[in-house]
Amino acid sequence: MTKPHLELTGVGIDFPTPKGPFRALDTVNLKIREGEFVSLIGHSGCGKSTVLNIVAGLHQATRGGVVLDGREVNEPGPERAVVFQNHSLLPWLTAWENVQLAVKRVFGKTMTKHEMKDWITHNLELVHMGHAMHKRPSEISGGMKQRVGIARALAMQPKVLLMDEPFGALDALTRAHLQDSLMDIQAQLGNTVIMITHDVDEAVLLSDRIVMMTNGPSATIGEVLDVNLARPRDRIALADDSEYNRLRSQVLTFLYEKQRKIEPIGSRSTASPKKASEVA
Ligand SMILES: Nc1ncnc2c1ncn2[C@@H]1O[C@H](COP(=O)(O)OP(=O)(O)OP(=O)(O)O)[C@@H](O)[C@H]1O
Repeated sequence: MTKPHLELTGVGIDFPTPKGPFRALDTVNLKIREGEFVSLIGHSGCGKSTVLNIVAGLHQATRGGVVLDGREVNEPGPERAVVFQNHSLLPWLTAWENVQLAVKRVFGKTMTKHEMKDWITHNLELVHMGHAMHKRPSEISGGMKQRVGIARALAMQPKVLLMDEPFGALDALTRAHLQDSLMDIQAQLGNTVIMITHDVDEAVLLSDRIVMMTNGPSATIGEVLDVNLARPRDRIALADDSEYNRLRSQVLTFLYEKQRKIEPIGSRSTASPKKASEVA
C-alpha cells in the first residue's frame, strides 16, 4: 500500500475538568489518501470538532498522534487551513483584504506584490466572489461570507482543507449552491478535505468516505462507509439513484439505530430547526 498522506494513530484526548479528566476521544485511527474527501458525522458532542482541532494543531492529543506527509502535527500551520461554520472574517476589512491577510502571511516572502494581487483575485473568482470582492462582511450575505472564508483557506494552498460544518448556518438553497461549488473546486484542485457535517445528504453527496463516530465519552470511529458514486455528482439525478439511497440509509441506520441517542426532554435547542436527515 502507498504511504498515507494523513494518518491519525491511536488518537485520544482527555480534557481537564473540575471533576477530573474527561476522556472525549479514545483510539481514533484513520488513514486518508491525498485528494480524498472525508466527512465526519456523529451525534452532537461526540467529538467531531475535537478530531478536526487535533488535525488542525489547535488541540494536542493526550495519546497517539497525527502525521501529515511524514511530519508530526503538533501546532497549527498553513498546510492545514480551517473553514469554520461562522466565516470568522475580520469585519473592518473587505473580502479582498481578508484573503490578502492570509496570502501575505503564507506567501509574503515568496510572491511579488503583483503575484499576490493576482492570486487573491483568482481565489475570490474561484468561489464566484469576483463581483463583490471589495465589499465588507456586513455588506454581503451569509453564503457569500462563507465563500470568502473558503477562498481565504484555498489561497493558502493547503495540503488539507479542514471544514467544521461550513454550510451549517446557511439556508438550504445557498447550502446546495456552495456544496456544488465545493465539488467543482475540489475536482479542479484535488485538495484533501475533512469536513464535519450534521447533514446525511451532504455527507453522501460530497464524500469519498464517511467516517461515522460513536457517541462519547471515549468516542471513536464506529464505521467507515466508502462512497463510490461516480463524479461529477448531480444532486437531482442522485435523488432516485439506488446506490445513493442505500448509502444514505446506512448512515441513518448507524446514527439512529446503532448509535441512538436519548436526550433528556427539553435539552434540544429550538434555535435552528433541523431537517429529517440532520443529526441531533
Ligand atoms: N476544552 C474542553 N474542555 C472540556 N471538555 C471539552 C472541551 N472541548 C470539548 N469538550 C467535550 O468533548 C466532547 C466532544 O466535543 P466536540 O465539540 O468535539 O463535539 P462535536 O461532535 O463536534 O459536537 P457538535 O456536533 O455539537 O459540534 C463534548 O462532550 C465536549 O463537551
